[in-house]
Amino acid sequence: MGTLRFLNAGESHGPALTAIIEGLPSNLRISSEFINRELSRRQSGYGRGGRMKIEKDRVEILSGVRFGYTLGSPVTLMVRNKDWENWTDIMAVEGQPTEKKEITNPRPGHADLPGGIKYGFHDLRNVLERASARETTTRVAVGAVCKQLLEDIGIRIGSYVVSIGEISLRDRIKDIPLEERFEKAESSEVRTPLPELDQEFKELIDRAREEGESLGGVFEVFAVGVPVGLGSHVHWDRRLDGRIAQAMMSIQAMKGVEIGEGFSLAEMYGSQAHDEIFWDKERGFYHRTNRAGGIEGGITNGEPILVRVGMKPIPTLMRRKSLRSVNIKTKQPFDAAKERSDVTAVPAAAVVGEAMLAIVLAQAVLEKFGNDNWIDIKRRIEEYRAYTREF
Ligand SMILES: Cc1cc2nc3c(=O)[nH]c(=O)nc-3n(C[C@H](O)[C@H](O)[C@H](O)COP(=O)(O)O)c2cc1C
Ligand SMILES: C=C(O[C@@H]1CC(C(=O)O)=C[C@@H](OP(=O)(O)O)[C@H]1O)C(=O)O
Repeated sequence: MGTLRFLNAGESHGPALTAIIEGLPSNLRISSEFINRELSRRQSGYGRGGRMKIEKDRVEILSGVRFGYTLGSPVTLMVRNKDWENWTDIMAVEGQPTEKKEITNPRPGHADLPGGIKYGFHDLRNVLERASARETTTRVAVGAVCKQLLEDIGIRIGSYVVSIGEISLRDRIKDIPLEERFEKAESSEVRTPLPELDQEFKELIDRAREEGESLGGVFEVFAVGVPVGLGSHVHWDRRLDGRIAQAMMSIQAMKGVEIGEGFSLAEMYGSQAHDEIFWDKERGFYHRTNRAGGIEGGITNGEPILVRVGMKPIPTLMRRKSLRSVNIKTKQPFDAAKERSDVTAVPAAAVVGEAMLAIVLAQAVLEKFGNDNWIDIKRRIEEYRAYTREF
C-alpha cells in the first residue's frame, strides 16, 4: 500500500465526471486554475465535433485540499457535463427504460458490440456511455494534479502531434529540441511543432469531414528533468517502460506505443542502437544520444523520457461514408453512420497522453521517496539528486 492511485467514474452524458485520488502527500500546492488550463487544452485541437462546443470543462475540488494545499486525505475532483441538460430523459438515471430510444446498431471499431454481448445489454448506450473518451476529462484533471507535484521537483511534461493521417512531420522535426517542439505545438491549432503547416493539416481534416471520413495519427509525449532511478528492473510490473505503455494503451483508440526509437531499433545493429555512456564532473554520468527514450532495464537513466503513441481513426463516421454492420435485434445489415462525432482527436489525445505519463511518473516518484509529507519528500529528492551527480 501507500502508492498513488485513482478511480474515476461518470458516463459521457451523465450529470458529472468524478475522480478520487488516494495516496497524495500532504502540503502539496494544488491550483484549480492549473487543472482548468489542462482541461481546456484537452478540449482544443482542430477536428473536434459538436460536443466540444457545448462543454466548457471546469474542475470542482470536493475534498482533500484546504487553502490550496493537500491534506494527505483523498482528493475528489468533479467536472460537470453541460450536455447533461439535453440528455436527462435519455440517460434517465432513475427512470423506466423506453423501448424506442434503445441503440441497437453497433459501430465497427467502438466498444458497442463486444461490450453489449459481454454485459448482456440490448441497449448499446449502456456500453458507449462509459466507453466514450469523455472519460479522459478526469484523467487529465488527475494528471494536472500529478503535473503540479512533478513540476515542483523540476520534472516537466509536454507533447506534440507528429502526424495526422498521411501527413507526417517525423523527419522534419528531428533537429528541434523537445521543449521547443512543445512550445511551438502550444501555438498550433493541430498541436504540431510546425504551426506554419497548420493550413495543410486543416485542409486534410476538412476534406475528411466533407467526405464523412475520420483520421488517426501519431503524437509524442516527453518528460524532462527526470532523475535516474524511477521504476525498477527487479520485477515485471515495476518496469517503468511497461507501466508507461499500459497507461498509453489504456487511452481510447490508441493502438501502438514506442519508447525512444522503438520499432526502428529492431532494424539497427547493436553498435548503432545503444546510447554510449559518458561522464564529467559537473553532470556525473550522461549520454549524448537518447535512442532508449530515457529508460534502460525498466529504470529511468536521467535522459528525457520519450514516448510515441499511434491512434487509430475515430470509429464513428458521418453520413456520407459508412461501414457495414448488423442490427443486434433484427440481425439486418445497416450502414453505421452517425450525426455527431470528432473527425480527428489526435491533438486532444496528446494532452491525455501527458496526463497518463504524469500519473505514472508521480506514482514512481512517491514509491521511491515516500508519500506522507511533501516537504520531507522534496528534501529527500534534492539529496538524492546530489547523490546521483556524485555517484
Ligand atoms: C480525445 C478522444 C476523442 C474521441 N472522440 C471520439 C468520437 O467523437 N467518436 C468516436 O466514435 N470515437 C472517439 N474516440 C475514440 C473512441 O472512444 C474509441 O475508439 C472507442 O472507445 C473504442 O476503443 P478502442 O479504439 O481503444 O478499441 C475518441 C478518443 C479520444 C482519445
Ligand atoms: C465528449 C468528449 O469526447 C467524445 C468522445 C466520444 C467517444 O465515442 O469516445 C464521442 C463524442 O461524444 P458525443 O457522442 O457526445 O458527441 C466525443 O465528443 C470529450 O472528449 O470530452
